[in-house]
Amino acid sequence: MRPGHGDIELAGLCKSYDGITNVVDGVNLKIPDRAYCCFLGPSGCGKTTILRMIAGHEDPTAGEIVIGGENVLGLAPVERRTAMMFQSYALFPHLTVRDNIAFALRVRGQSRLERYKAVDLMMEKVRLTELADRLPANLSGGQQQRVALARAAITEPRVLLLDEPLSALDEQLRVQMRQELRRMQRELGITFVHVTHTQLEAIALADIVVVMEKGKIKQSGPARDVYAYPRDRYVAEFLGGQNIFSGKVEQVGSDHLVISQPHRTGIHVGVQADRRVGIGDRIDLAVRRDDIELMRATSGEPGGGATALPGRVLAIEYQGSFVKVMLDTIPDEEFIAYVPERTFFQDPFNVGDVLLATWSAGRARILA
Ligand SMILES: Nc1ncnc2c1ncn2[C@@H]1O[C@H](COP(=O)(O)OP(=O)(O)OP(=O)(O)O)[C@@H](O)[C@H]1O
Repeated sequence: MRPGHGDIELAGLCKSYDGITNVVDGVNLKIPDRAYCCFLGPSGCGKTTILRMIAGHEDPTAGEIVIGGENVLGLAPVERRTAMMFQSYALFPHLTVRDNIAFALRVRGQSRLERYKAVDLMMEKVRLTELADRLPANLSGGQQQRVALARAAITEPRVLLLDEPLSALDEQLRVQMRQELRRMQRELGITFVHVTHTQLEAIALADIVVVMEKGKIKQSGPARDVYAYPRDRYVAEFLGGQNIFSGKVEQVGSDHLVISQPHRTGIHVGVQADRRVGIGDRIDLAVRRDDIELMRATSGEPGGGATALPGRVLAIEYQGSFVKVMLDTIPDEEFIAYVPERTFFQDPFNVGDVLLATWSAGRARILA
C-alpha cells in the first residue's frame, strides 16, 4: 500500500441533471490526507452525487476536484486512484473470498503469484485469512462487508469512497462494523469518504463531519464542533440532542443577554463573540438536553446568571444510562432534559409534576 496524496479539495462543485436545479450547489471543502470524512444529510441532499463525482462515475456541471494536488476531472476512476464500496456489497457469488478480493488484480493482468501475495497480505489486514476459501453465501453480513472493503482496497487507492456502507446491517452489527471501518481506515492509511444519513454513525466515525442540506454544506468540522456548536437551527435539529426555540432580545449586558418568548421571560444567554445581536432582534437558541437540570418547583430558585423556567412533565422514558424527561417548558416546541440515571432515581419525577428547568447562561447558544 502506498499511502499519501489522498487529500481532496472540492472547489465550487456543482451538479445539475436537468440544467435547472443544482442537486450539488457550490460545494467547497478540503479533506486532509488520511482523514475519515463523513457526509451527513437527509435523503436527496446530494451526498451520493458528490461521492460519485469524486470517484469519477459522474461529471460535475461546474467546479474542480483536486486529489493529491492533481486536478482529476476527466480522469477515469483507476487513474484517480479512488475506489468505491457500494451499499450492496456486490460480491461475486461463485468466487471464494480470496478470488473476490483478487478480482481487480486479475483484470489488471497481474500474475497469479503476485496476486496471491497481495491478497494474503490484505486478508491479514482485514482479518479474513481463515475465511479465504469460503463463498459469500456462507459469510455473515459483517464478513461480507470486510470482503467488499478488501476488494476495493486491494487496488491501492489513495481515497476509498463508501456509500452507506452499514445500512444493510442490523443495529448491533452496525455498531460493531463502525469500529472495524475506523480500524481499517487507520490500518490502510488512506482517506475515507463515507456517506450516511445516520447522525450517530457520522459523529462516531469521522474526523470531519460535513452536514448537507439541498446540495449545500451547512457546516463542516470535527464531530464535536458540529454536535456541540451547531451553527444554525438546521444543523442543531439534524444532529439532535438540543432544545431549540426562538425568542426576542430584551436586554444586552456586557456578558449576557436576556431573552423573552411569547410564553416565557428571563431567559439568560451568555454573549457570544461570533454573534452580534441588538435589542429587539429575534434569535434562535439551542440548549443541550444534557445541560438542563430539573428541580422541584418548591426547592427555590437557582443561583445568579441561570435561567429557571417552569414546566409540567409530559412523558418519561428510561434510556438506560439516562432518563429522558419531556416537559411543556417552551410551549409549541419540544423540550427535553436528559437526567443521569442515578440522579433521576434519587428522587424520581412523575408525569404531571411541575418542575423548574434550569441552565446557566453560558450553556445556551445563539444560532445563526
Ligand atoms: N442520474 C440522475 N438523474 C437525475 N436526477 C438524479 C440522478 N441521480 C440523482 N438525482 C437527484 O439528485 C438529487 C440528489 O441525489 P443523491 O443521490 O446525491 O442524494 P443523497 O443525499 O445521496 O440521497 P440518498 O441518501 O437518498 O441516496 C436527488 O433529488 C436525486 O433524485
